Amino acid sequence: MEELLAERERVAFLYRKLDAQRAVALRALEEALGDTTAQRWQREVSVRTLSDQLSRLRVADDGLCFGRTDHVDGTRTYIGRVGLFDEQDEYEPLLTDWRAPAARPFYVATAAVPEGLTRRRHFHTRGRRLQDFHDDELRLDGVALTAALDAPREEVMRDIVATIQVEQDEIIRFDHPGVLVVEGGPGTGKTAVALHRVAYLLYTQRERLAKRGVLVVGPNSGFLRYIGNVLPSLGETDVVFASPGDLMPRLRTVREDVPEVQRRKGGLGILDLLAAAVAQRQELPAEPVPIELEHCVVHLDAAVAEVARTRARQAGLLHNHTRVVFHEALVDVLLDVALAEIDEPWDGVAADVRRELYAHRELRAAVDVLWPALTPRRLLAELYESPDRCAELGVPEFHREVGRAWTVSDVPLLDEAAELLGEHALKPKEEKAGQEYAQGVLEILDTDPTMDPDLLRAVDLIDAEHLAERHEERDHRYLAERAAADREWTYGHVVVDEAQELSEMDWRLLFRRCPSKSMTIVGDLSQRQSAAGARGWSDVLDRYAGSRWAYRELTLNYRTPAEVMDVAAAVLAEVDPTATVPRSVRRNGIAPWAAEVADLRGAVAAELALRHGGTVAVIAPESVTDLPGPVITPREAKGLEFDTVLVLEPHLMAAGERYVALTRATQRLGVLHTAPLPASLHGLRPRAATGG
Ligand SMILES: Nc1ncnc2c1ncn2[C@@H]1O[C@H](COP(=O)(O)OP(=O)(O)OP(=O)(O)O)[C@@H](O)[C@H]1O
Repeated sequence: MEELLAERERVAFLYRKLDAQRAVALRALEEALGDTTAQRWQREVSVRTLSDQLSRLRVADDGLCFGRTDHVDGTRTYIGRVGLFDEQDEYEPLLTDWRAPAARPFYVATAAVPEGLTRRRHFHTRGRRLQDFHDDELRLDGVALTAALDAPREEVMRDIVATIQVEQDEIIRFDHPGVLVVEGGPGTGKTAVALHRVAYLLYTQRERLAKRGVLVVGPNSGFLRYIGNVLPSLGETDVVFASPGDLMPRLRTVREDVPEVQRRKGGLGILDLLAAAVAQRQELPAEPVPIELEHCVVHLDAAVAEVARTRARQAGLLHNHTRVVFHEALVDVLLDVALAEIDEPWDGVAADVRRELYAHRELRAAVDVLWPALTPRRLLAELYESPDRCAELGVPEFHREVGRAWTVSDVPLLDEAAELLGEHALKPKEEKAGQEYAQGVLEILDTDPTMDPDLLRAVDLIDAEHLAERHEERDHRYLAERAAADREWTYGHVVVDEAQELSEMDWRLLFRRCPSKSMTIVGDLSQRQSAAGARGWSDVLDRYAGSRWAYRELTLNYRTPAEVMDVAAAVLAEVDPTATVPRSVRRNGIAPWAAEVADLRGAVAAELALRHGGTVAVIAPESVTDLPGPVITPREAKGLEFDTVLVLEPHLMAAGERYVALTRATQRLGVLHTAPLPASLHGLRPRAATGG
């Protein structure tokens, strides 16, 4: 009891420190906001830094300190969400940030390899109050983990900082600058690990990552909502969350193509088709277009346009940037025709006629038709909406009615089209203008004749590119907003969850968004549901990362009790007979069951009325409708978990979908069906239905 009181006092003391630091930061922020003497950009930088600091201190409110390590040399380290220092005592650490190297033994020490520890202490807090603690003998399968895994789930995922396991910790801190693939079965903590790795990287590489931000790609918005709390709870905000349907600014879609079209649009073969779709828009006139000049009439016919088109294409520029070249080539060819027509040439005739041709409205109008300025959306919409264009390119199945929404598979195609068409013709110029401005500033700073040549000059400290970047800081939006709105934004790190679902074209887009190739990719090939998804990691990654990508596996299932995994194992064998089932870390004594029913709706209602407590989901194939309760499809269930799961009509699901549906339960699993179960589910305990 005495010890609990002492620890309680320690935690209370840490909260007092936190409050004091928060008050200081808040005062500084108020001062910065009111400071009219500072330059505007200086003020913005201070305000941003202080707001970030405040939001980091704010998230620490809940569960500030979650443990302590006792070392063989008699010292102790308290581990928490943020680092706190004693400014009155030479900045002695009072609380060590969980991401700091000094915190590592808390996660990795085992009885076999104690990492210099004699004891690890786990705190249980409610709000700001320490309720209790327990010590363990450095066996991480101990009480804290069991308590965390048995706890009922909430609507949003929680962070696992207090109970990270050794194999997980190694991945979180894995020092690999390129692509890291983390594979593991359902519930092995892939998502949790990927998010904690982001928090860790943002801490250890703050300089680099805070500037470019981190992109987290998850399968759908439900999943993103579910995980959206983990990073803020760890104090991280410079992160953009997106599903594959959100990766194009100003477009959000969840619509899916039929599997056949998904496969076609998702494969790299589509690149040739896109190039052909652009070429298809570089047209020849069906009828000659008369161009009336002052002294003659020339005709823009297919032969003239063909010569100009060949010349334009030879310029090797992007489609939109080539319009001027095509226009010029047309003028050149028609000028020759006109000069041959004019009977009595005068001095300077060529220059006069050229000027006239250039400015000619009909000729300009013809350029707009024969070589139109195209946005990615216009290119693809006008292709899909024209049965003839689709047929000409050999993809009649791409045809869609006018005004139909974009699909998720269209997103990488739109992105690719932007690359092919040259969407932002002005961007490089704007950038250059920024740099020229900055260079000018530096030159002014540099021309002070009274300056001592031995002193460092501004140009020695900063080059124009960097000053221009700072100049860009004038954009007030948070990094996440700016990044999400800019198709050409490149991120410092990209995380892809449920990565098995992404198509080759999705990967192409993502690697464009991350030229540094600093990525954490987590997935499970056995859970693939998408027709265009990955078959193997090498197929996807060798193209971009060569052999420089690293692979790690997670093997323990922290979600699903062994009773449920025994059932899922047979289904996994259907998906991939060579795959191994992850080992569950616990049994809960509740056997999964199946009931054959006549009235599915009534049976679901009766089950839901039992109210086991905790979260509940009913997972049904898309074709089964008109059901009570929170029904989701296997696709929507990806990455989520619930205390009680009811799976309906598994025989109507593909094997991969069945596997995902069955592995969502943290406690109870029931199956309701109106037709015989597939053989792989014969192991389920038959049970009479509660109702129906
Ligand atoms: N070290 C841990 N301590 C406590 N809980 C953990 C730990 N590791 C994982 N979990 C919990 O296990 C559950 C499954 O984790 P997660 O969703 O990250 O698994 P996953 O591998 O992404 O699963 P899936 O492939 O099914 O999406 C979550 O509730 C997570 O919080």
